[in-house]
Amino acid sequence: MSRRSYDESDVRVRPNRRGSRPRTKDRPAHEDAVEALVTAVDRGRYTTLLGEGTADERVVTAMKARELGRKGIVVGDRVGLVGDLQGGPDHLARIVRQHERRSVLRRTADDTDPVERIIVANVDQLVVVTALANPEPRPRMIDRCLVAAYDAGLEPILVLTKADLVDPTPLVEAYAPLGARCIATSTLSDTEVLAGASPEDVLARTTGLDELRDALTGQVSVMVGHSGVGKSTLVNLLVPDAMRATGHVNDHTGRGRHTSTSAIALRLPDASGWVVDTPGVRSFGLAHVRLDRIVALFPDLEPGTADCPRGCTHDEEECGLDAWVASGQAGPAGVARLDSLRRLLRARSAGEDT
Ligand SMILES: Nc1nc2c(ncn2[C@@H]2O[C@H](COP(=O)(O)OP(=O)(O)OP(=O)(O)O)[C@@H](O)[C@H]2O)c(=O)[nH]1
Ligand SMILES: [Zn+2]
Repeated sequence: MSRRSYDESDVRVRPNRRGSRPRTKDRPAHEDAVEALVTAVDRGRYTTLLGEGTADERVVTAMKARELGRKGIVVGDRVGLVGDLQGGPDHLARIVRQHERRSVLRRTADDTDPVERIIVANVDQLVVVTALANPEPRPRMIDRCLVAAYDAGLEPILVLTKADLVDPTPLVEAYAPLGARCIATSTLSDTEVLAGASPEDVLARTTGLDELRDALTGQVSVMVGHSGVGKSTLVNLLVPDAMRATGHVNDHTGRGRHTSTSAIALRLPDASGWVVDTPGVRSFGLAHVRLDRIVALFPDLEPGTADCPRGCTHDEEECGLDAWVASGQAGPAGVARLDSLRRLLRARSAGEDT
């Protein structure tokens, strides 16, 4: 069973039969709709930013107009608003239109789940946040995220946190041949902060942040990562106003207890881009990626399929990938990447005819 842990838009993976598609025709009655950006979704309430970058910019809460039916609206969507556009807590506008999306990041609960969730729309980059230790890196999860990024046409960035605990070099060397940008970061742990480190100490002891900031500038990026990898810590350093809850709960104020349950778009200082923070993602099901496309989403392995027999499943004895990896052409992580590919192919094909 798929668990609904947070607001994501659910869509059936299987193509709709004719006639069951939601109608998308724009309604002339809403020619006056004003464009806004959805920055958060919480139980049917949409936080939007209207007039982004103008003197008239304001946060407007909205609900979905009934005529949009089951059309999922997610963080990052550009929507048309009508009604009460004043903004503020007592005013509620209506979303009457969803503008065409330039990208969507999807996932399914597992590899056979027919319900795909759209995590976020209209982003350029997928930032995969992994700790070098505590918790241990999970290369197969990284590989899944990379497949999702390539499939969605997003630029992947691998952020390796807690570089103060473990040398990032082996992981950087493993992933650099794929063309994924790797950035190692380190900062003070909560314990050190509680022991009296000042914000200046934290910044002085933080590494990799400028490089990350640089990679995010001018882009819309979505950050995914397992709980505890230090994602909120990074978001708070990047967007000081964000106050994202980090692992530690302050006993006196209870601050840090409001763990995030849904994605939220945060603007980088000086309007230099957006980061979408997502709740800790434990799995990244890929039921929506076509089985025969998966190998193409492993760019370090794909050239090795040239010697495969016709119709090769890439999980059979005659597969050319074993020789390709053995010859070192897939780089130092080749063996692990091939193992990752094959596990993914098996997990996906297990669900093929369900
Ligand atoms: N040693 C070390 N600890 C870090 C670093 N970054 C974060 N931490 C610690 O790791 C723990 C988890 O950090 P969070 O930022 O809360 O992790 P998260 O990924 O947001 O996890 P959730 O809040 O559960 O989603 C905290 O105790 C942080 O202080 C780092 O660079 N080095
Ligand atoms: Zn093959």
